[in-house]
Amino acid sequence: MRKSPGLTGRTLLLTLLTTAVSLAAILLALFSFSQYRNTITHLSQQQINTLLTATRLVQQTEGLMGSSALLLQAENHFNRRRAMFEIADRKEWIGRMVAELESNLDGGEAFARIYQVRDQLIDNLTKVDQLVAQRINLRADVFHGESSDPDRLQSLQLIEAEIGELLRENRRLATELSVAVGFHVSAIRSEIQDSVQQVNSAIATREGLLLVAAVIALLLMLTTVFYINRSVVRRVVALQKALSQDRLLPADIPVGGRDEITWMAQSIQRYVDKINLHEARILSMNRELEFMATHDALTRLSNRHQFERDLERLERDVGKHQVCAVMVDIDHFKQVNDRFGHDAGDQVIIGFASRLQEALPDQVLLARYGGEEFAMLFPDTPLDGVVRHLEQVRQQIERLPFELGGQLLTITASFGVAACGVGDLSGCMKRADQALYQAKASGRNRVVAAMAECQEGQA
Ligand SMILES: Nc1nc2c(ncn2[C@@H]2O[C@H](COP(=O)(O)OP(=O)(O)OP(=O)(O)O)[C@@H](O)[C@H]2O)c(=O)[nH]1
Repeated sequence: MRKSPGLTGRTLLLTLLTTAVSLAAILLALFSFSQYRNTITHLSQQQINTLLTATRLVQQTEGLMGSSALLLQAENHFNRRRAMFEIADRKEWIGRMVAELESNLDGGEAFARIYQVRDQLIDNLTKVDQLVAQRINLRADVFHGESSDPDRLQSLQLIEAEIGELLRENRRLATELSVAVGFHVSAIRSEIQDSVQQVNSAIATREGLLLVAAVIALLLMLTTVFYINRSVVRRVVALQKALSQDRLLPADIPVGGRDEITWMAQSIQRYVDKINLHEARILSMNRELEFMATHDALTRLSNRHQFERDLERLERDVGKHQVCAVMVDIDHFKQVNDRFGHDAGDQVIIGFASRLQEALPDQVLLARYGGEEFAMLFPDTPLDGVVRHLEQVRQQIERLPFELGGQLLTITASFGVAACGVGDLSGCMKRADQALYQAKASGRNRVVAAMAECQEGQA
């Protein structure tokens, strides 16, 4: 037979399941937190840095345009060179930021265009620088009196026009650069939005999973509580109620299922069965002992001890009811033993007791007083009535012989009777015994009533 997992096994399984689901939920929560943290770190460190770089690139481009204005306004070579230093510095910064932006982003063709625009811008500014240098020189010539030269004036106008053209192109290029960078900035923004959306949807999924895990863990815990209540608490209470009964039978003990409590209940059932069996044996032995202590083993009549107890009990009633004591003895019983043997003598004693019992009314107390001697107490019967009744008994015994070993044996018995006074049952018994003695002495096989209160009867 397959061994049942029992209460311990089932409770352990439920606890393990609850722990596993709770652990899974905790791990899922930790994993989600870690993923969320990584995403936030990624956003904050890389993409936000990229955004900053892009913003600074746009600022540098605008600064470059400012430096171009300085270059344009330079009236001497010193200011021109200073503006060019600034432009070179901004060029350097723009180069670095574009490179940084490119390393952070998947540049592609858009970055090639950014590089082109940047180089074009710088080339244009270099050309502007050369044109500004020519303009400064030409203006210096004009200042030194050569202003009337129409060629120089025309050259100045051409240079101004060319510078204007280059600056217009540079503004266009700067706008293009800003737009290209703005394109990347919006790409980064949408990437950030995508990442946030992904994280949000992942978190929403995880939240759902965590909720499911929490519900399962809760259900498992409720199941455990319900299971313990149904399978342990209720059954233990039922068992305790059954055990608190006064008279307990094995069938009263609730047994059901296949677990530790069932095994315990079955053990208690067996134990109760044994106790009940032992109790029944003890009661039977007690009854037997009580019977043996109060009855004669041969005739099964009350013995002398029991008769004396009955005397004590009746002592209280004497006075209210008339009581007569009788002593009976089989005549010449020794001859029966001698002639037929002791066992045959026993049979005669048994038969004699049986005849006495049958011949007496139920309320008469009859006892084997010792040997072949018997005692009686007649309640509620006057002395003359007792004498009459005993006379009939005596005659019946005499009339009906016993069969011993194929031979018929007639036996007779002598009776002594005494009427009892208040509180004098033991004295009354003595007087009955004396009357018996008189019956024996006067020839046996007769009923003699005690002299003081009884009349004598004779067979
Ligand atoms: N078989 C048997 N004999 C018993 C039992 N109890 C006593 N006796 C015998 O009964 C006889 C009684 O004898 P006695 O007291 O001399 O009196 P008796 O022979 O009956 O003569 P009377 O009483 O004088 O008529 C004795 O021999 C006892 O051994 C018994 O339980 N069984």
